[in-house]
Amino acid sequence: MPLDTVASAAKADHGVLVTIRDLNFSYGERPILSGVSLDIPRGKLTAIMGASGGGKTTILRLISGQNMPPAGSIHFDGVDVGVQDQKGLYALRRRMGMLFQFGALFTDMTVFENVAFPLREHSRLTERLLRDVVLMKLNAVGLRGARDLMPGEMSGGMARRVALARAIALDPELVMYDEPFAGLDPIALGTTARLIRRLGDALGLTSVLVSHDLDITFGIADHVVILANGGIAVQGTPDEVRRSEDPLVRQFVDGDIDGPVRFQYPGPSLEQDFGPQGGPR
Ligand SMILES: Nc1ncnc2c1ncn2[C@@H]1O[C@H](COP(=O)(O)OP(=O)(O)OP(=O)(O)O)[C@@H](O)[C@H]1O
Repeated sequence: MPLDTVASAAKADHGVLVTIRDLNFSYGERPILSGVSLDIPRGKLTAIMGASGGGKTTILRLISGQNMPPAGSIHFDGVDVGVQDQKGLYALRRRMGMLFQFGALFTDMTVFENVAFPLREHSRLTERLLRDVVLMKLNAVGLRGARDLMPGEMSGGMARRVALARAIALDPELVMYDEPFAGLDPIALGTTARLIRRLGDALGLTSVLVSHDLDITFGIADHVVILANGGIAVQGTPDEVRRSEDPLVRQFVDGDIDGPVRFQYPGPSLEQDFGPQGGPR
């Protein structure tokens, strides 16, 4: 570890794994996040929720250094993500497991080889040890017996569990899940949610989960952050967030189609489009 990394890591807060301060981020001219400050507690499950396009995935990409913040800072275990070179980012990312939209498995590899992949890339384990680690990870997600299956032979829920085993193959401290429940039937959804919670507890992981599924997410999260209009509308325990009277939060929690966050994409008024003077477009 470089000396400056050691020095900054020494200042790390033991209760907080990721510290975000005054973060701004835009895609081109379009502001996405402005002045976001957030602490992600160690060993807990933090859910980031909010309207579509609100910048939830962008926060995950910023934490992992896939995007760099033009203003503000992100520290992972005391290490400033925004000043790392490629080598530093690579070292940081080894400490993070990422399941972005439950990243596709390699379809031409068995379940075993999918989970072995990061270990073969990033470690020098003997074949014997590698086998034990892969089978332990598969056991943790209940799929030790499915080691020889090909991804095409599995249900969507099973494939996600394999992706989860792969994400924890290198024993990360942080696991980030982007929409882990999308497209699952209710049974697979419940299994996946309980697994995320159980694995986090068993392995002492810090988990960050982006999800639209309010009931299931509130059921497993320790800490909920609701993003709206580029900032944090409210954060707290699921119960605290449910009780919030902030209209933005109410719209989200009650599932109202319209409210402070508009249903209609900004554009010409109804009168302009359909009134007597309405143009062809
Ligand atoms: N690479 C990109 N270039 C330009 N705009 C982008 C890019 N990636 C995302 N955006 C836009 O930035 C906004 C925030 O995106 P982001 O994916 O962070 O939102 P989100 O809250 O995760 O949304 P969703 O819940 O729909 O997945 C969206 O409007 C999106 O269209």
